[in-house]
Amino acid sequence: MTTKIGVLVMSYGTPESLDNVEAYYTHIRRGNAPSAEQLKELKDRYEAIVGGVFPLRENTDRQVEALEAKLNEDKGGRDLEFVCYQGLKHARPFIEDGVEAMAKAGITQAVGIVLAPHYSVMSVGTYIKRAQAKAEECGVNMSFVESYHMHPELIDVLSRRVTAKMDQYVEAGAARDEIRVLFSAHSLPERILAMGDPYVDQLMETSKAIADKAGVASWQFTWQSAGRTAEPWLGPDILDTLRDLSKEQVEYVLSAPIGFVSDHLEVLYDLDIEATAIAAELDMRFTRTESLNSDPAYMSVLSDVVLSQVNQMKVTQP
Ligand SMILES: CC1=C(CCC(=O)O)c2cc3nc(cc4[nH]c(cc5[nH]c(cc1n2)c(C)c5CCC(=O)O)c(CCC(=O)O)c4C)C(CCC(=O)O)=C3C
Ligand SMILES: [Fe+2]
Repeated sequence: MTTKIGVLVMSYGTPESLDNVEAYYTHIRRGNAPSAEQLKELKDRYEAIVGGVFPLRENTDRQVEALEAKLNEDKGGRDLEFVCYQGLKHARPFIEDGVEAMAKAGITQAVGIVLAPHYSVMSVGTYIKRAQAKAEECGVNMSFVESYHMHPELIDVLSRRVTAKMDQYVEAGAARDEIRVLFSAHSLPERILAMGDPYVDQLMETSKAIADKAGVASWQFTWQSAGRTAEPWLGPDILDTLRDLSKEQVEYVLSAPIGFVSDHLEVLYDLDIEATAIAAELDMRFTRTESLNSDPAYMSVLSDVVLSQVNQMKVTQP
């Protein structure tokens, strides 16, 4: 009999509709409702990027569907069937809903993976903690992929993304070595540094590997999308970095948001609208690498790391 392996594919989650932004924001804030002003500010940002469907919802749906197909193609001759379930951090279906759905379908063995390549206790760590707790409650034996930030195929596809945009700048008249590549990721509170968190090191490793592979002469790492809270967040922020680069007379800026895998608010608003406007004010050229979304190369990375995890599990036949 074919053994079913559940795959919990976890992602941040996005509101279901504009009316749902308040509930979503309240969930992110651990049950504390935002002020009217904070809510309006977030709604305005979503309104600027949402054309009917929230892009992250569509992208996550496609990624999960494509990964399931890829896993069943890559499993080889083994008598396994992979069934993917979505588990979202701040929206329905929540992480716990995904685990419960697997258990209800009779699945007892599962792998969890987050649609974010870099590990932090404050990001991937909390996804895993919630999934693990629910899995124990439901009697599902689960193991997790923690990070895949140096997977060779990931470095490859991201390097190709960087090269493609550098080529466009060169065609537009830039000298290749004067293009400044800005790798970025979601900022986190500075206190992760004192916790020995691997997030920063992993991001630097990915950035360096891509820069080497793509032959980038001039690059730096910067943070983006810091939360609006009282505590200090990791910096420098990309908007400040752009102001500094303008003083250095840098003319061509290529943003490579390697901490994200989908088009969503942080990319479509924070980079495409906000950073783009600042760069225009500063009279600099600004563009960004395309997001991975459901690119087959990204699906191949995910499939490979999930299959490696399965190989380490003791898969019991029913
Ligand atoms: C590390 C990290 C990632 C990357 C890894 C991963 O993907 O997990 C990420 C991704 C995302 N963050 C997102 C949205 C938001 N994040 C917020 C707030 C926060 N993010 C945090 C961290 C991260 N966030 C943190 C520590 C906070 C403070 C509150 C808290 O301690 O939890 C807020 C509140 C308002 C604001 O501060 O802007 C929003 C709306 C969306 C969805 C976009 C869409 O819907 O299109 C995505 C993919
Ligand atoms: Fe966030």
